Amino acid sequence: MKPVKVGICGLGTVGGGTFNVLQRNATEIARRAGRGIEVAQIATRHPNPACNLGMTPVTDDVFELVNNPEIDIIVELIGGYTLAKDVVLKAIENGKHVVTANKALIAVHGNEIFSAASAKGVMVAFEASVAGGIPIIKALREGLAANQIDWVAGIINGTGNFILTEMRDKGRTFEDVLAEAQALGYAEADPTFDVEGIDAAHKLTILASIAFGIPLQFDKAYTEGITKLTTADVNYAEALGYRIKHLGVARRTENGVELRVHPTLIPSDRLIANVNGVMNAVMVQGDAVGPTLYYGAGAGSEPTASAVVADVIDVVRTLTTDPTNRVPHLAFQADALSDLPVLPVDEVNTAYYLRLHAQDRPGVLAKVASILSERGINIESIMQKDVEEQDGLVPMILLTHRVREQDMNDAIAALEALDDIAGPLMRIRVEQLD
Ligand SMILES: NC(=O)c1ccc[n+]([C@@H]2O[C@H](COP(=O)([O-])OP(=O)(O)OC[C@H]3O[C@@H](n4cnc5c(N)ncnc54)[C@H](O)[C@@H]3O)[C@@H](O)[C@H]2O)c1
Ligand SMILES: N[C@@H](CCO)C(=O)O
Ligand code: NA
Repeated sequence: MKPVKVGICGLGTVGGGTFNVLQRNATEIARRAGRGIEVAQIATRHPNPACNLGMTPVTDDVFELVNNPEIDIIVELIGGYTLAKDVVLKAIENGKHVVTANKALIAVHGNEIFSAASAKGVMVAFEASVAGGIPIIKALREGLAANQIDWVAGIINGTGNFILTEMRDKGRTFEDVLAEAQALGYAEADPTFDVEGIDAAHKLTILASIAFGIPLQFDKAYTEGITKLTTADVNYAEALGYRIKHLGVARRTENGVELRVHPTLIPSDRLIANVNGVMNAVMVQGDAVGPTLYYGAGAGSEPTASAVVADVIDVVRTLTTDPTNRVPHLAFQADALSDLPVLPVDEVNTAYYLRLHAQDRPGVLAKVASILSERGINIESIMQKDVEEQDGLVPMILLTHRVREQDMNDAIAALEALDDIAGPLMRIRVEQLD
C-alpha cells in the first residue's frame, strides 16, 4: 500500500521532534499503522539544526502544504490562535485530517473546528495538546468511557512545575528557572501563558469537555498563576504537611462544573504532590474505576512528539472507517453534549490556607477566629510563628475547612480591615484529592 503523506507545519521544538521520531521509528510505526508514513513537505520560518531533512521539501508558506493535493494529514505545530486557526480550517475544507499540539487553538476555537471537521468527515486529533506525552486524552475518551467522571485534577504545565520544583529544591530564583525552561523549549512563545496559568486553563478546558461531555468554554475558566507565591508559603506549607503545586481542577457538582487553575496545597504524601520538574500528572476519579493517575513528561521535544505521532498513527488506522464510527472529538457524540453550566468561582467550595501578618498582642487570634466563625468558616489548624517581621508583626498561618469562595472573600475583606492585621493576606486553596 502507498505510504500516507503528512505535511508538518512548524519545525520548532515539537515539529522537529515529530520529524525525528517519524524518521527514526519509521519501521515500527509502519508495522503499527499498517502503512508507511512519509513526511511529504515541511513549512517553517526557521531551520531546525536538530533535524536532518534530507530531500524533504521545505517552504515558508504553510498554505502550500494545506493546498498540496498529495498531503493526507496536516500536522499543525506553529502555535497561536490566528494563523494556526486559518491553517486548520483550510486543511479541513480541503478534506485533510489534522493533528495538532495547540491547546490554545483547541480550547478557544475547538467547538468551531470540530464542527467543521465533522461536517467534512475528517479527524482533528489533539493528544499532544494536554500534558504533552501522557496519553490522557486517550485514557479519558476511550479507557474510562464506562465511567461517570467525578473530577479531574492535574499538574498540567511543565514550565510552572519545573519553576516551583527548582525554587523549592535548589532555592533558585523564579526568573532564573523560567529562562532555563525557555532554553529547554518547555515554555510557550509568551511565557506569561505558563506562569499565569493560561496554558493550564487551556488544557483544563479540554479535559473538562471530554470528561463531562460539555462544550469547550475557556472563557469561563478561573485562572490564577504562580507569580505571587513566596518561599515563605512553600516552607509553611511543608511544615503543615503539604506541598504547593499549580493545579487544574475540573469537578462535577450538582449545580455545575468547577473549572479552576490555581496554586494548591496538596498533602505531601499524595503521589501527585511528588511530581517534580517538567513532569505532569493527571488524576481522574471515575465512579466505577475510582481514582486513577497518569504521569509523564508534560513538555519537551520528543515527549510531545510521542503524542503527535501516536495521533498520526490513529488517524492512519481509521482513514477508511465510516466517520460516524470514529471516537467523537469531545468523547461524547456531538449532539449529546450537556449544558451543565461552568460555575462562577464565587460558588466554588474549597479549603484554604491563609497567611496573615498580625500584631503580636493578646486578643488578635480571638478577633480572627470570630470573623471566620461568623461566616461559618471552621478553622482546621493555626500556626503562629515566633519570628518578628517588621514593626512587631508576626506571621499567623491558618488552615480552614471547606468554604464557599464568596464567604471566604467576605471574611478576607473583614480580616484585612482589622487594625491588627497588616497588608493584604495570602490565600491558597487546599485540596485533599481523596
Ligand atoms: N514545546 C513544548 O514542549 C510543547 C508541548 C506541547 C504542546 N506544544 C504546542 O506545540 C506548538 C508548537 O510549539 P513549539 O514549542 O514547537 O514552538 P516553536 O516556537 O519551537 O516552533 C514553532 C515553529 O513554527 C514555525 N512558524 C511560526 N510561524 C510561522 C509561519 N508564519 N509560517 C511558517 N512557519 C511558522 C517556526 O518557524 C517554528 O518552526 C504550540 O501550539 C505549543 O503550544 C508545545
Ligand atoms: N508550555 C507548556 C508546553 C506543554 O504543553 C508547558 O510548559 O507545559
Ligand atoms: Na497528552
